[in-house]
Amino acid sequence: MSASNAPSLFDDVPEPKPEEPKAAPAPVAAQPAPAAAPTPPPAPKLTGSEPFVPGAGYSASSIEVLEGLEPVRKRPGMYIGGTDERALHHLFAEVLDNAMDEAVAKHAKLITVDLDADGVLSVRDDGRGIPVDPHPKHPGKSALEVVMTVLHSGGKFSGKAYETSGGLHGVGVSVVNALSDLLDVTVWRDGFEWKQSFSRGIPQGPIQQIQPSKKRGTLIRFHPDAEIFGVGAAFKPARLFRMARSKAYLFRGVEIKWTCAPERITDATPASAILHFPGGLADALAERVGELETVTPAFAGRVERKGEAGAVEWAVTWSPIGFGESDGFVQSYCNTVSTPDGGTHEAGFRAALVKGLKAYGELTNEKRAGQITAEDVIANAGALISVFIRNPEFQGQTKDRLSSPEGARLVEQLLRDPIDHWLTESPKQANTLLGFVIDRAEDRLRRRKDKDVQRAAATRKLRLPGKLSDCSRQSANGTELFIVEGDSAGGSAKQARDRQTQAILPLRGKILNVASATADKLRANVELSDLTLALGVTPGPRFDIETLRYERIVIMTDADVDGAHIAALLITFFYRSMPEVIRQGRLFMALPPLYRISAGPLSEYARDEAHRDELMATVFKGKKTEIGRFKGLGEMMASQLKETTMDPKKRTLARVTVPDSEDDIEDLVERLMGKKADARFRFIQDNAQFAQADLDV
Ligand SMILES: Nc1ncnc2c1ncn2[C@@H]1O[C@H](COP(=O)(O)OP(=O)(O)OP(=O)(O)O)[C@@H](O)[C@H]1O
Ligand SMILES: [Mg+2]
Ligand SMILES: [Mg+2]
Repeated sequence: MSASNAPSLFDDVPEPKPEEPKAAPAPVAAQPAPAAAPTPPPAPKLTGSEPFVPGAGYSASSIEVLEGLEPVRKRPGMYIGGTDERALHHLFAEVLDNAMDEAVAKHAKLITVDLDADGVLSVRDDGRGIPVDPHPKHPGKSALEVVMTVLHSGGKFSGKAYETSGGLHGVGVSVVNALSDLLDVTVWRDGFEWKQSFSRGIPQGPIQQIQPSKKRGTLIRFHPDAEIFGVGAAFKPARLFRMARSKAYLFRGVEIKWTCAPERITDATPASAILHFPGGLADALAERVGELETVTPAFAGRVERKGEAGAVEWAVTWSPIGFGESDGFVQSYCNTVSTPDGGTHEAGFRAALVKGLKAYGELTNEKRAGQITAEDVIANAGALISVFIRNPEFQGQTKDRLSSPEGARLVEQLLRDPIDHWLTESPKQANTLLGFVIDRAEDRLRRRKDKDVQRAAATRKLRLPGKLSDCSRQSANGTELFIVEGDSAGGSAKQARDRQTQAILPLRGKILNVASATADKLRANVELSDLTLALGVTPGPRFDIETLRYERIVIMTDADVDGAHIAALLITFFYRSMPEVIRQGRLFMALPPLYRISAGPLSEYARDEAHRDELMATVFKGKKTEIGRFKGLGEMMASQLKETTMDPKKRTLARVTVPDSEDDIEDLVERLMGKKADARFRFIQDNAQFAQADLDV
């Protein structure tokens, strides 16, 4: 997890970027080097804005070597991650990091940060001061000028001048210099005050000895260049303040004095403050957590490695309801540099917590502790971790992520004992925490299971034929699939159905005569494969009634010869490839009426001729009747279809049953599928044996 999604009171959190227009690209060489400069490096050129000449030669002369600070101005993204507001504030981070390195090395105690009315930012420390003596390798230049104008120059490569530093590339302050239209450095050291000024990385004159002084330290005053950051881009006091404050939390040995011109402040940021936190990260976490209910009191501490450089400080607690806008957060730092994208130190911290809790689970015989993962431990945790290591390795100059493997090793190793002690010394608290984390793990496992079920349902749905109008009920209980002859009848059935429990599958045209088709042909038949897909079964020997997606299957065809033929083919198909469906009594035939008889307001439907005659002799006896004959299902209005054939409360279904002996079945299939179509028709009409009238609930 990274801190970047957890809003924080005290860290460098990106703020929405204001919609400010960027400055137009500078005209080429618009800034001639001032005449006063003794050794003026070439003015940085924005050659990228030169016109593109199609077909111009590409040769050795096309290959440029950028000199001095040119690459920084040309490609700021590589050094400060862009030119947006976050990048702008990164300038402050670089300068503050250097002052902080002096403090952590125990050479400085006080850092002052000031944003003046003109938007010029000053950072001063009372450390050793940047060396000002002539540099042995750069004749005629002071070390200070080298540091400010040469990339990869610095005192943090060897580990002699600094033990654990946030600086390591020798790039930071030179980048700030390159991207500032004004930068003044004042150094107090060797009994004097020294000063040198720069603009866009170019010295405005040699270093000057101003006056004798007993002070020590470095002051950097700078103003970001509008050519790079856009006109109107300005430091946000609130953001600077947060960054300064988080630094103070990270090192107890420093005091940061903050001042800001009141006219620059638009929110509750104080105009002045002394930032000094002897309680370190524990205090920072306490402030962040405030009144929130936590699972246990915070677990916090600091351990230093014996014999060699290396330390870790941490503070963590758990909140069942999350921390404001997020369930949890982890903010990590290496050598006081914020690492919003985490890295090895965060990984080590998570691993240490999981191992500690699992070990405690084993100790207390809590078997369920075995299933917890780092995710379960960290999801509802609010954690701050700060490590100090020698020669850290970061991703890029903005140092958003720590990549030294050392980070994980150090944290795991140094945290092992403190975690064990913390858990075992207060079992009540430890049990509460372990229980809380186990709950998270069980939640996670349950969610995964639910997801699997949903996924299975989704893939099943995916494989359903497109023309199936499925019912909404997920389980088979109480559901029916109507296999309907033709699209128009399918349309009426769709309107007439109960969406929750009744599904409609229209069949187009004739299905294959299954009695004589080969297995391959059966599989290739689209209508039949759609049918088996809809049913959710595999026909044949691997048929499993448990996977049948509906409780009942209802064949609904027209009451004519074609309809009878289709019904017979379907029944045969079921009988041949999934007889279990019939054996369990789950296959039915709908009995749509053939006639509608009415006399005035009175009307009745008749299934067949016999039924019609019966009704005429009883209900309609002596009445002047009107008799209509339905030519097909498609002719019926949806409401009629519902009332007569589909509505479970009113309809009659015929259950298809298996005759008593195998011989009978063969005979029946023969008769059903044989050549004589009218024999078949009559057979079905009579419902003899094979299809038995069966009142349905
Ligand atoms: N406030 C300061 N006090 C003392 N020395 C400083 C200060 N700021 C910079 N320096 C010196 O200048 C050098 C160059 O600083 P710069 O920020 O360019 O690089 P760095 O800090 O070494 O590495 P990084 O590029 O990671 O910041 C430092 O290594 C240090 O020797
Ligand atoms: Mg630096
Ligand atoms: Mg440098």
